[in-house]
Amino acid sequence: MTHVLEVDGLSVAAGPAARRVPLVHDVSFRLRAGEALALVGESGSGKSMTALALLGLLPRGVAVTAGSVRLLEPGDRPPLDLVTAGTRTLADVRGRRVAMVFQDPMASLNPSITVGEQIAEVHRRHLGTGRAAAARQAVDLLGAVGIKEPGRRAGDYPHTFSGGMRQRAVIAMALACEPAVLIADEPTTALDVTIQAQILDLLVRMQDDLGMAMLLVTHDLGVVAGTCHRLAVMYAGRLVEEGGVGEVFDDPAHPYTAALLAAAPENAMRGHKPQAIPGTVPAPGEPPPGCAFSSRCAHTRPDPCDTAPVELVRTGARSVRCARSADLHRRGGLRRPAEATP
Ligand SMILES: Nc1ncnc2c1ncn2[C@@H]1O[C@H](COP(=O)(O)OP(=O)(O)OP(=O)(O)O)[C@@H](O)[C@H]1O
Repeated sequence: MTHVLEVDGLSVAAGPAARRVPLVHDVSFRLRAGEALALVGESGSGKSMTALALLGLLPRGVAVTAGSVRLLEPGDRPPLDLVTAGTRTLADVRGRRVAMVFQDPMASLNPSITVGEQIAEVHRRHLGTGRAAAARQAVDLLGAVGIKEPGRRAGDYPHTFSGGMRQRAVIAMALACEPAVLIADEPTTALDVTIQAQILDLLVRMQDDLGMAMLLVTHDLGVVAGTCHRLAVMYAGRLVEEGGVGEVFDDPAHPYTAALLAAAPENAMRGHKPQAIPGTVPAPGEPPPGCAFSSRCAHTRPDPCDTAPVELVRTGARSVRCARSADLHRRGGLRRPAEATP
């Protein structure tokens, strides 16, 4: 499959140069056309900072300190590095080639402009579509994302839409220019469970229909199965495991991934008690000398876990950052603890 986005050695830090606090360290991954990659991890693990860094949308005082984000362009055009791209290039790329959907749809919608006009505006700005044609496109898009009576609803203001409908409208806006990449940061977290499932179904359908690459940022492993092909797990600003969703769920190679799976509420549905992970993610700027998960890990040993930084090791399509992974695998792997003790 063709790569559309290549992220290499991406690092993000907060604060002035003299007192820089690293938030994301040396993150690399690839997004391929038609493929969905989930970026998962507990709150504070650096998922949002990674996603925002891709499009130059980091908050004030936070910046990319190393790495590249290469967006591959169609035809013979050279790839664009979104880290070094200027503001005008980024403004052109955002919404046209790479679109983003956030947790709160109201953050993306202007309350004083009708929903149809906001979607049409994306078309006009990026593709130069005429006013009437852009208005028709907006109605078509609202229909495509499941808004009933799209012709009438296009003339309504965002506050007249329910939460789920607003998120559908934001997805319509994001897909208006058929981007190559969709970044969705916790797109269903603020919605009711039944609506969450509908929005995830919509994202998967649209991703498939348009052959887009999708990066889905979530703390909820329940949304990953059935939505994404690959999974990248972040802990304390670093990738600790990456692989196909089925392979990682069946045979997690990092104790943190195994702990996340055991903590997932879906475990309750299989008759297992979800097992909370003891402790918390270490605060940024205080990295221990060895593995950052060591103090919470059921499999830790002072040597090798606490002695030196642990590298991400790639074997085939899997990557893992655990000094004991080969050893643990030899002993039968990290079966999900809840399954080991029904
Ligand atoms: N504006 C900011 N300035 C400095 N540090 C920040 C800022 N925003 C977030 N952070 C810190 O960056 C780290 C990574 O945060 P990030 O939001 O990427 O985590 P996350 O995995 O997306 O978690 P969540 O799911 O809660 O958003 C956290 O320690 C957070 O406190």
